[in-house]
Amino acid sequence: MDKLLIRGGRALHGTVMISGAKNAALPELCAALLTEEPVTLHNMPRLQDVATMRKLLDHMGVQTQTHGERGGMSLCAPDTINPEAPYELVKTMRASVLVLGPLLARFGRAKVSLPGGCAIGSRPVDQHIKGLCAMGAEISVQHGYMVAKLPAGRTRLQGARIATDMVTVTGTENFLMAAALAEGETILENAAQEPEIPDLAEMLIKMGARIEGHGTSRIRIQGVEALHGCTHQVVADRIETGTFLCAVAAAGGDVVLQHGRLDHLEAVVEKLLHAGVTVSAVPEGIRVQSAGAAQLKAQSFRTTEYPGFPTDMQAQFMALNAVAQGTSKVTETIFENRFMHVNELVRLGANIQIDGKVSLVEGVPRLSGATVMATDLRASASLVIAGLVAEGETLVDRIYHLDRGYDQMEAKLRTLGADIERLK
Ligand SMILES: CC(=O)N[C@H]1[C@@H](OP(=O)(O)OP(=O)(O)OC[C@H]2O[C@@H](n3ccc(=O)[nH]c3=O)[C@H](O)[C@@H]2O)O[C@H](CO)[C@@H](O)[C@@H]1O
Ligand SMILES: C=C(OP(=O)(O)O)C(=O)O
Repeated sequence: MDKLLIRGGRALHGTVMISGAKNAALPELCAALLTEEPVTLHNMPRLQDVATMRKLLDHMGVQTQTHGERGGMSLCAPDTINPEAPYELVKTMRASVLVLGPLLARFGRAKVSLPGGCAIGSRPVDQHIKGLCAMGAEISVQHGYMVAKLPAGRTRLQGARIATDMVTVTGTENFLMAAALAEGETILENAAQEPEIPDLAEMLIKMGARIEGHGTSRIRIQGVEALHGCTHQVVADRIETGTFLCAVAAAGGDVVLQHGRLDHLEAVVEKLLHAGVTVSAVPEGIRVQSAGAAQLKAQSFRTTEYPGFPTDMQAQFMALNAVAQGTSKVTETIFENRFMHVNELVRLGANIQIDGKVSLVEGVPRLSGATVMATDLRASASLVIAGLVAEGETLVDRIYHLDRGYDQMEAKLRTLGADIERLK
């Protein structure tokens, strides 16, 4: 199992390229199921999750092809698709549930394994099922699978008004894709507003979908009979951007994040500015300058849906707080078990106490390197940030979690001057 060995204490300098967003690339790969015409995506990040999604689509009979250095992928989903997502592939990646909406919309049937629990929370998909049933689908759970079909005599989903009990990102994406090919109008109330949603909507519009209001909490979709192929560029990854911002803030240095989008990270940037980090827009993207964590003030924050502070940035910002001046309160409101990095940070010398949804972080002047275990994707990133500032050697084990969602993180950090290597 691969591990990362980090020798901490080096500031970061230079330029790093931000990759395409995992959470936009995954639904956009699934959107290719909506048409028999070829779809070409650019700026596809090199991630394990993208490879898993490709494997799943290949398994169904989608023809996929990569091309070029810059992350190009073409997909073609013929009418002969086998609309089935097996447990073996779904269990390693929850985003596989994103095939459900497009399969039902185009083929009128789907059999998709229930994803099951996840380290960060139970993450049910009841809202996905409820919304698609409101559009006329019949979905039953059999032997661990969601078995979905249209009622006899129907060939298309029906437009509906869907108001989810909570804001759900992949739920909104499933409904968007399903509604694009449904008969009549669908209105999504309480829709997610994360930048990956408008990016998917823009792609669907290029395919001929009629969508309004994406990027707001109310999205209106007029279904069309067929969609066509398109070419689309995956939006830059705001969470990778935020992770590098926190890494530079903590380790100190001066870095330009090429293609980084400040407008997608306002809640995180506001906290960094209050902490004392300099973050500015430059023609290439974002420039971040920091004197290092010891000069920064810890910041309290609470995770909420976009445009609030993203849960996917909680662990990385906590690593920064762990070595900044003062006490901070970090409240996680989205997932019930997303503090698993805390005990590992404590092994590095952090002073953090968990009380339910809240972690109290007392900044310490230094961390000391140790062997730590990555427990999930963003927890891994938080341990890497901690390793960059810790004295001595930090060994981060189980980095297959990191590889799920970061495009060559250690290579990018090395170009910025970090002493980090992958041990096989
Ligand atoms: C591939 C992808 O885009 N993943 C992101 C997506 O995950 P994902 O789309 O799975 O997260 P959701 O927005 O759906 O989850 C938000 C909350 O709603 C709950 N819920 C959700 C759906 C449902 O049917 N029932 C239910 O109870 C979840 O358990 C969670 O507590 O949004 C999360 C929240 O920003 C991010 O952390 C993930 O990185
Ligand atoms: C939780 C995440 O991803 P996923 O929904 O794919 O598990 C994440 O990107 O931090």
